Amino acid sequence: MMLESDKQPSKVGDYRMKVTKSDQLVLAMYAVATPLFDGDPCAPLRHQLWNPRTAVWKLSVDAMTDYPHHHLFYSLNCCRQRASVAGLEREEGETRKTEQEPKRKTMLTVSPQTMTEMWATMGSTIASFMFLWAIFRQFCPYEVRRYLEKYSQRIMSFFYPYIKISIHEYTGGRLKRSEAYAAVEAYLSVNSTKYAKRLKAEMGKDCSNLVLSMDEHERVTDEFRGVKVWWVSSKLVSPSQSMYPQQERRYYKLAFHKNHREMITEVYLQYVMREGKEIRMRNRQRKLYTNSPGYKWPSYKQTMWSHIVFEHPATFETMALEPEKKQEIIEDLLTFSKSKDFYARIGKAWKRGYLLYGPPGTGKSTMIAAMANLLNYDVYDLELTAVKDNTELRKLLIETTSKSIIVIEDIDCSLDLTGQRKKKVEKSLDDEKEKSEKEIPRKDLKEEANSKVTLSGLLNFIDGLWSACGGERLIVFTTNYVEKLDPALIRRGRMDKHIELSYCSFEAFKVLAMNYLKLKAHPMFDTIEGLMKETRITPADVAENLMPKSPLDNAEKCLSNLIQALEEVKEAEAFKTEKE
Ligand SMILES: Nc1ncnc2c1ncn2[C@@H]1O[C@H](COP(=O)(O)OP(=O)(O)OP(=O)(O)O)[C@@H](O)[C@H]1O
Repeated sequence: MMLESDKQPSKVGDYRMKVTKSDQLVLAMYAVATPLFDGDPCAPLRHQLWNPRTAVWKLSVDAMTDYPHHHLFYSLNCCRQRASVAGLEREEGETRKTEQEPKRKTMLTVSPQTMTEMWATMGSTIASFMFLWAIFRQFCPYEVRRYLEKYSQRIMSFFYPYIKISIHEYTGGRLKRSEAYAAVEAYLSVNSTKYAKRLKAEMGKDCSNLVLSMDEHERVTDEFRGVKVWWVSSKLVSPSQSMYPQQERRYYKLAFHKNHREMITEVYLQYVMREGKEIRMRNRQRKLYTNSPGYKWPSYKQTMWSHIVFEHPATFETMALEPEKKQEIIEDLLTFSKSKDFYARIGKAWKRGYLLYGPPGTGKSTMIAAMANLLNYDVYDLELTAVKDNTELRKLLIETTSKSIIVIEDIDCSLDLTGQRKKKVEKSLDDEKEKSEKEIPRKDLKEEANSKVTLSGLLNFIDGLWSACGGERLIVFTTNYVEKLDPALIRRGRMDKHIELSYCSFEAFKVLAMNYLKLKAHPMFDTIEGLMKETRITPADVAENLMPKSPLDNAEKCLSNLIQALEEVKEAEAFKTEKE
């Protein structure tokens, strides 16, 4: 330590020291730990005052003395701390009236030695604390420790002004990943890429880009309506036991000041959940589920659906359909997807039934893909013939998620929906009984009779109580023979919108010509239009003819192929009418 001797504050009066932040604790400790006593060389220092707002220490000196600077040495050494005290300055205006000394400035500089001492002290203090803590943990009985911890936490929480909320990845066993955790993860993935210093990168689900998220033990600050909150990502590692490997339990911790408790718990958390879910929905890889009959893995989580990534490229833009009809369907779908509040208000489950009917190859399946792509929904392709009974059908329904389309294709072929099935099976039972009871065991036939979904089971599936679980779902039936279906099945309210997909019109052809040949107009279009008015051809057939079959095939070749196909259909129709 060095003191500039010509600037010693050796006069009676009030002195002011500006102290750096790291010295504040040092001097505060000294002030408390060193009482003045008679004969103390520091006695002339009557008191020391600390003003935290101005970071200024006041030293009051009672008598003429040379001691103040010694006192400073003494105090700083006592505390073994660094004190870079700048501008020990005699305070203007507070000079004792008895003294008329000129103003003087004293500079005190401290050598790096003190810094080393400070670190050494801090190190040894921490080491001692850790040692004591380890002893405490090892020898203190668990009950006492728990008791102490409980009360120490209560005392701490009394003084500690921050509230913490943990959101764990798995709750209630490890069966299902917490939705809340996933939503927070998604929400923070956007925030953390901007602010976090340690990020982890994972390949996105579609393998096209890297997804960045907060690394473990990283902290990000978020601000909501002017209130600051802190998110920390952490994990608990439970030790491995003989049979089970080491388990990691990840969680997010949210910290905020207790003054904002209501706003954070009631508004902010809901906002995070909503945003997170939306981000997940945007980023998710959509799936095509199916209830394949043999899918019965003996896993702890047995799902009735198996899935693959849904990557159908169909959109309403590429669909060959009259523009007005197309627009009407798009608007209907979009209105449905935005009507959550409306459905809640009228007390109706948030779902809508579509019946797509028309001859084969008119684009029913294509339209389902276009619907899924428009609304960003998953698709559940339900194979009714693989469903054992109504109970299984209900289980399948419960396992479907929100924002999905449940499709039953060719519903007329899936089961007898005219109510005949039961009678038929019963009849066959009687016949078989008459023939030979031994030939076919009765039990098997009974099983056959009970192993199918009934019309009432299907009606329940569409609009029974269970169908309201989950919300935001489309149920789509397709059929080639609408007249075969039971009217109860397709009445409005069950199948809200009936869409007929029919033979290719000239308008629809123009969409296909644009898709396949990039042609808006062509001299051959007139011939095609004329033929299309006279005959019927499905969009699938038109599409097939417009498809180039070799690298040499140009637009003219494809269009003439189509004209030829149309003429052939026309001839066949004429021949058929003649025959009739
Ligand atoms: N309206 C259409 N717009 C665009 N392409 C279509 C259309 N209709 C049919 N296609 C084309 O024809 C093919 C068959 O269509 P799709 O499978 O959708 O018909 P479908 O009506 O479902 O037939 P099915 O009743 O036999 O299941 C599709 O791959 C598609 O390329």
